[in-house]
Amino acid sequence: MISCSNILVKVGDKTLIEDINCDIARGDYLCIVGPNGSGKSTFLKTLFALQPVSGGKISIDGQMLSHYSQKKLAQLISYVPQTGGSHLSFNVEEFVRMARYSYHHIFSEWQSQDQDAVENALTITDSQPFRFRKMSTLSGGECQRVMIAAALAQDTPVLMLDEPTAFLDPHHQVAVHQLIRKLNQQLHKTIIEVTHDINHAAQHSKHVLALLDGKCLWHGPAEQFLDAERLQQLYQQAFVFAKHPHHDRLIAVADES
Ligand SMILES: Nc1ncnc2c1ncn2[C@@H]1O[C@H](COP(=O)(O)OP(=O)(O)OP(=O)(O)O)[C@@H](O)[C@H]1O
Repeated sequence: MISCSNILVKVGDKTLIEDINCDIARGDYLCIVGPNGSGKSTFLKTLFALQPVSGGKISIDGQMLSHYSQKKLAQLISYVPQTGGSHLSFNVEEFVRMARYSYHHIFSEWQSQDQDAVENALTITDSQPFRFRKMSTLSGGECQRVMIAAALAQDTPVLMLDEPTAFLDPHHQVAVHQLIRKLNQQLHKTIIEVTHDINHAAQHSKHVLALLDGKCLWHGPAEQFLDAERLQQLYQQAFVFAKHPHHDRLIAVADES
């Protein structure tokens, strides 16, 4: 569905992304991992043209990304940024309603399916209790849930999330992970998620793309990702491994000894 070849991103003299080749199939759940500053967010943003590329090709469904209108892209891809929203003076409901803009033109009326999408998104992300609060008054975790709600209300086949659980407590982390899995497994949405949670990536995604210094260190099936040498090379950090008590897959813990 999404195909990237030889992606290069330069800002001035600095190369942020180099020579990334990656195909993402419809219905895939890809986690992008790697150390701080390795280019994960930059690469994610190239996939929907928020970050211009200096070289290489990105196509979606066989059509060059540069040929998509902004509105068409908004019907195809929703994006949950790492941070943001907390400076906005809109209230939560107003913000989530805006996610429906790509289904409207200047004279079109708000439809019942628009309201249903907004209500569903607020409910599913546990954001109903603060729907009338200003975005600027929300906590980091509440704001993150509203950003996810807006992406859900946008109702696109592809969902791109940049560390969607970074500010969430354990209960809401699990809830968001379960929601993402449901969107992928039951609604067949294509998920691309940047995460530092390597166990979540290994256990719950389908493929992992590991970036190091703006390049692809490894891209493969999620169940093969957790490997001592690979993690050492990726994070300059030793890990210890154990089997998850509920299933056979490995979990990795950074070795602090
Ligand atoms: N516009 C820019 N100008 C110069 N450097 C930039 C620019 N945008 C990003 N960078 C740098 O590019 C590198 C990659 O940034 P990016 O945000 O993609 O990393 P990341 O892997 O998502 O990091 P983190 O895990 O810390 O969120 C970083 O060193 C960052 O400082």
